[in-house]
Amino acid sequence: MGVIRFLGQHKGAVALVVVLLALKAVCDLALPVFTSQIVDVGIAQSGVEDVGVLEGYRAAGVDLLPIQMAYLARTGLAMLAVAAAAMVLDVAVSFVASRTGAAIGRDLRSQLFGRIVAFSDAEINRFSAASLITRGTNDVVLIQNVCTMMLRMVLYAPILAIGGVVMVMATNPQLGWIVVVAVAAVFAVIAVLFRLTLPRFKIMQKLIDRVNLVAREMLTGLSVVRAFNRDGYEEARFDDASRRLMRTQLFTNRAMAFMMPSMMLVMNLTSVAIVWFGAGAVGGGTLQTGDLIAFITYAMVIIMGCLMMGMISIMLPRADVAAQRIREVLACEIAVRDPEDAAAEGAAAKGAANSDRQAPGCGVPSRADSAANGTARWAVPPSEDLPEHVGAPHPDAGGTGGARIEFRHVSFRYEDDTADVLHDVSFTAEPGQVVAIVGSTGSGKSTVVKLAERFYDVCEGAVLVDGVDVRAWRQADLRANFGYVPQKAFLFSGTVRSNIAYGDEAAGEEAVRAALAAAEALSFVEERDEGLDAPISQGGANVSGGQRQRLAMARALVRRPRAYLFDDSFSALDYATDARVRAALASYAADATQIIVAQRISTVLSADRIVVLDEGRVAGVGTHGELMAGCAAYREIALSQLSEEELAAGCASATAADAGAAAATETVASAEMAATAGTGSDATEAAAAAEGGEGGAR
Ligand SMILES: Nc1ncnc2c1ncn2[C@@H]1O[C@H](COP(=O)(O)OP(=O)(O)OP(=O)(O)O)[C@@H](O)[C@H]1O
Repeated sequence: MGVIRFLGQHKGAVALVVVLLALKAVCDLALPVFTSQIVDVGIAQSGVEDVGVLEGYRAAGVDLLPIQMAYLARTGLAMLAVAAAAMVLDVAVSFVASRTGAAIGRDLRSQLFGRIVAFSDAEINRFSAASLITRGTNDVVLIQNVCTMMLRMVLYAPILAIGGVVMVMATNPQLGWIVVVAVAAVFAVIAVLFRLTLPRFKIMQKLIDRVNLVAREMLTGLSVVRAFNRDGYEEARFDDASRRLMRTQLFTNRAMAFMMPSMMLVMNLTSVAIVWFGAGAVGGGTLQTGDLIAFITYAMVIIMGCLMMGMISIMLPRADVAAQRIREVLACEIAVRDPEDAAAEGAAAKGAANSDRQAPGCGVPSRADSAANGTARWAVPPSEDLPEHVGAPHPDAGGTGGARIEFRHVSFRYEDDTADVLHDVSFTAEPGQVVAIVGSTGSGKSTVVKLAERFYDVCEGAVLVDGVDVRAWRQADLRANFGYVPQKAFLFSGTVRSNIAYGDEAAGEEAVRAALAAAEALSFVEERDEGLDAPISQGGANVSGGQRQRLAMARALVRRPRAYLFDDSFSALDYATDARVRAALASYAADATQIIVAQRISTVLSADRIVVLDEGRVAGVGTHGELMAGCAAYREIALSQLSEEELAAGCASATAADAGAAAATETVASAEMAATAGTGSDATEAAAAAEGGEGGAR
């Protein structure tokens, strides 16, 4: 049983609970003995009369009342002490059980979170975010509660039941058959309930998943729901999911509601039977009244023990479904993994984040090896030799230049897809180059960027960074080289500062401002009263799409990585801002490699190299001029956006773009510096001038 395995990880607590419960059982089973003595000796005085001692006392002129009262007081106090001890033990058991249950919940949550964080996009898609949330919350709470109950009840029930049977046999074995019949009736009721409710309990978790999924989808797309007046439809969809859950819960709750009355009936019938058959024994002098009362109590104890076991046996399968769902996540094979020896070579990979300009022995991947097999190993450098800004070099920071990113005959298909979305894609982005990827929607541009980041593994061919197959890198070290700006910019709840520092925790105020300035985000941040401490709500919902995109860019820029991956990041910007940001990048990220996925031809005109994708195949690679002359697919895209004249001008200016960009760059650089110094108006003017300088390339 999965749940029991979780308890197995807390053997100390389980052992302690067993000891405490055994002591509590002794106390609980001792109480009826006291009751019996009080009735037989203290009240009925039958024990005394039986042996004829009473006459003896009377003949001796001894008043028995004080003796009786003293006996009652002594026994009553002893009974109170035992009851108090049982209560203390009960509190202690509850405390240890709750602590253990909470610890199990905490461990499961942290294991789940650790696992989910390591998931690639493929695993997230396979489980769905809603289901992962249910598993991490609802399922964990269910297991936590069942573990607590198991500690409190499951261990206690057998101790109590066995103790009860022993006491029943010691009291009056002749009436034992009544208890046997009662226990059989209890198990019959439980078996019927088990059969009825178990299948429903099993689907309950899936129905909760469904409710979460619909609610999540509706809340995420609330504006679309409203814009298309689909409130009614969504309400009906949610209502359907919610009603199905409610129906299942009602069924199980109704079935369970039968349990207590049925048990009470069994208990009361048992009491009646014991009194009925026991009365004869009392009359016949073979059973004392107190023993009869004790017998009834022990019979109830046994039935309660069986009832507890029955309840747990109904709850356990449901918790087991939850445990199974959690195990599925924990045991899920992660498609994108670090190489086997990554732990040992972690430091090496860190060093490998620095390019081939490093001295030998500083984690430089062996070019010879990598060229030979595409999955090279690299030398292990002593970790103290690593520069502080690993994977994020910049000339100002004593960096080591851009990364070399190569796609070598890459083919790829998403899980469950029947066809490849990329076919035999090959191109190289040399250190310091700007490589643009253009193509129609769905041609595979974003997929290229995701493969470079190794969010997925290629199906054929290889993606190499610095000549090393990305599958041979430790993922963290590989990604330390990249500044990634996703297509859908996402910000975390916090402040502007916390979001930018997400890219580099060590970044100081100046670095944050410089990154914001380069991403053309400083001016609107400074317009806010709180400046860098302006609040950002979850997902960046309280800033505009363009502002969100620029903040996401600044987050990538502040890392000062060796390569930037802009996944369609410029299309959310207006033309002027687009031009200014690219001009700023020319200075800010001079040595870094840039891969820019773009929809707008104007964004890519001055790129060193443009890769044209057409239905997942490379239709051409070259500069704007070369592609206009020799790539029909590119010409088609270009002509759909710009006129022949604009393109001709663009073609001419693209060759001269370097000069223009350089001029723009200088101006933007001064804009950046001015912005950093806090002179917003200077920055704006300078940036406007920069835009003019860049204009020719558009
Ligand atoms: N997670 C996924 N699972 C399955 N198929 C996917 C997934 N993501 C993308 N695809 C498919 O892969 C193909 C390429 O998608 P991709 O996002 O790379 O295109 P794109 O060129 O970036 O498109 P766009 O310009 O519209 O952003 C598309 O046909 C898309 O339907």
